[in-house]
Amino acid sequence: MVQLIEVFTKRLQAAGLEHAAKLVQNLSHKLAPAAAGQEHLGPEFLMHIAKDLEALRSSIEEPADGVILLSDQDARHQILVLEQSYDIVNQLSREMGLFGYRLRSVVDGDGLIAALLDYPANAIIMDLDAPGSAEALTRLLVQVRDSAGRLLPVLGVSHNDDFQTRLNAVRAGVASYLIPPVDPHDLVMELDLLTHRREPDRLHVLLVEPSVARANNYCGILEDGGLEVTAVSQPEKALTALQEFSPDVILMAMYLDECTGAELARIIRQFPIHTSIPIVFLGPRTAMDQQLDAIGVGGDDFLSGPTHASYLVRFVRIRAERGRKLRSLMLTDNLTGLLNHTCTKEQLGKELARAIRRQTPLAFAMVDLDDFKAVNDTYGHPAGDRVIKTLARLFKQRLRRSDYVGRYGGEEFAVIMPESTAEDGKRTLDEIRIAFGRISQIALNGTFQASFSAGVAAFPEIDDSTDLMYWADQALYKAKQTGRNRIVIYEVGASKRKS
Ligand SMILES: Nc1nc2c(ncn2[C@@H]2O[C@H](COP(=O)(O)OP(=O)(O)OP(=O)(O)O)[C@@H](O)[C@H]2O)c(=O)[nH]1
Repeated sequence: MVQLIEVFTKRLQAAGLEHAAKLVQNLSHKLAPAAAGQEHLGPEFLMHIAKDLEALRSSIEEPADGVILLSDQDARHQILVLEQSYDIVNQLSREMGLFGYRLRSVVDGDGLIAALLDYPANAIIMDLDAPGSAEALTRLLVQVRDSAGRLLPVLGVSHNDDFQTRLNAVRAGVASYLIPPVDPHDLVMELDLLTHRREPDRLHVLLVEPSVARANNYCGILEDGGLEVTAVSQPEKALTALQEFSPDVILMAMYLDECTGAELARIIRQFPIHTSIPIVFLGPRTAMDQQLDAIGVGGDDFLSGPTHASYLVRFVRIRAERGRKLRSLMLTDNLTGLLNHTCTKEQLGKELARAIRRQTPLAFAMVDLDDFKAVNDTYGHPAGDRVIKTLARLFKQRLRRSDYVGRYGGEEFAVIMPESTAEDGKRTLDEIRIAFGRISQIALNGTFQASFSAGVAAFPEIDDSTDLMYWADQALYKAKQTGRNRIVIYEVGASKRKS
C-alpha cells in the first residue's frame, strides 16, 4: 500500500500535479491509522476525508472554469507559482485565470526547476520565505535562470517587510516584492507590466515630397535607418495618409505642386487630433525667410539639405519619438491608459471609413458599469476607481489588437471592433461580462462583484459614426431597462435613423 501511494505520488508529480501529489500523501497519512484500526471511523473523520477528496478532485481541474484563453497570448500568460498553501494557489488560479493567466503550481525549489523543463513559463510568482535563507534564494534563482535559459521575471511574496530582506531579494534578482495577503489584482497588474512589454511599433514617418527622385532618396535612407515611411507626392493625399497611418512625424517639402508646405501645415493644424504631430520642412539652405514663415504657421523645424544620412535618421528619429510621446499623452486617459473621449470618436470615424471602403463589418459598443453610484457610496471612490481600472485591464487583455477601447466618460467605455458583426461583438462582450462578474473586487470594507451593461450597433446596418454612437447608446439604455448585466444589440428595423 505504501509503495502504491509512493508510485502514484511520483506519477502525479511527473504530470506536474504537485498539489494533487501532496494531497494524496496527506490523505495516505490520515488513512494509515484508520487502516490499522487505530482510528474510529466516525462521521467527523469521514467528513475530513470527504473534504480532502474534494480538494483532490478540484486540484486536477482546470484552474478557473470558463477561462477563455486568447490563443496568441497563451505563451505570455503561463506562470509558475512556488507556494505551499493549496488555498492560496487555488484563489490565485481562479482570480488570475479571469485575466487569462494560467498558473502551474509547485511546492518547493526542486519542483520549480523540474517544471521549467517542460512548462514554458513567462514569469514566476514565489514565496520568498520558502528557500529558507538569502543564499538559498540566490542559488535557486541562478538555477532557474540556467534551466529556463533566459531571465524570467520573478514576483516575490514575503512576510518580511524589512530592508535587509528586500535587499536580499533585489540582489537575487526578484523584480517585484509583495506582502501578504496578496490581492490577485495587484499580481495581475505587476504581471501585465512585466510580461506584456510589447515591442514598440516602428516609428512612422509621413513624407510629402513632389519629386520622385528626392522621395526615393529620403525613403531609402530612413528605411535603412529602421523607420517606416509612407510617401505621398500630392498635398491632398497627405490628409488621407494622416488619417490612415497616424504618423509620428511629417517631413514636408517647402514647395509642393498645388500649394506651399506652409499652407499644407496650416490645413493639417486645423484638425485638433493632428496638433501634436511634429512637422519638419525640407528645403534649400538659402530660404531663411520662408523657413521662419513656415515654422510660424505650425511647423516645428527645418531641415536643409543635403544632409548626411546618419544625421538625417537621428534627426527624424528624435522628432518622431517626441511626437509619439506627446501624442500618447494627448490621446489617452490618465486613470486607465485607454483612448480618451475625443480620440475614441476620431478612431471610430477612421475605422468606419475603412470598413466602408473595404465593405467589411464593424461593431461598436457603448459599455456602462452597473449601479456604480452604489459602488462608490458603499465602498468609496478609490474602490470605484479600482473597478474602472480592472475593467479597462480586462478589455485590453481580452480584445484583439485590432480592436480599440476608450474611456468615453466616467464609468462609460466605448469599444470599436473592426471586422466584427453585431453578433460577434455581442459574443465577445458577453465573454468579458461573464469574466468581469467573477472577479472579486476588494475594498477596505468588504469584497463585492461588479457588472456592466452594453449596447451594440454595427456597420453595414448603420453607416454613419454619429448614428452608430446614438444607436449603441439606445441599445445600452435598453440593457439597463431590462435588468442590467447584459449586452443588447440595436435592432435594425426598430427605427434605422435617429432623425
Ligand atoms: N470612482 C469613480 N466614480 C465615478 C467616476 N466617474 C463617474 N463616477 C461615478 O459613477 C456614478 C454613475 O452613476 P449613475 O450615472 O447614477 O449610474 P449608476 O449608479 O451606475 O446606475 P446605472 O448606470 O443605471 O446602472 C456616479 O456616482 C459618478 O460619481 C470615476 O472616475 N471614478
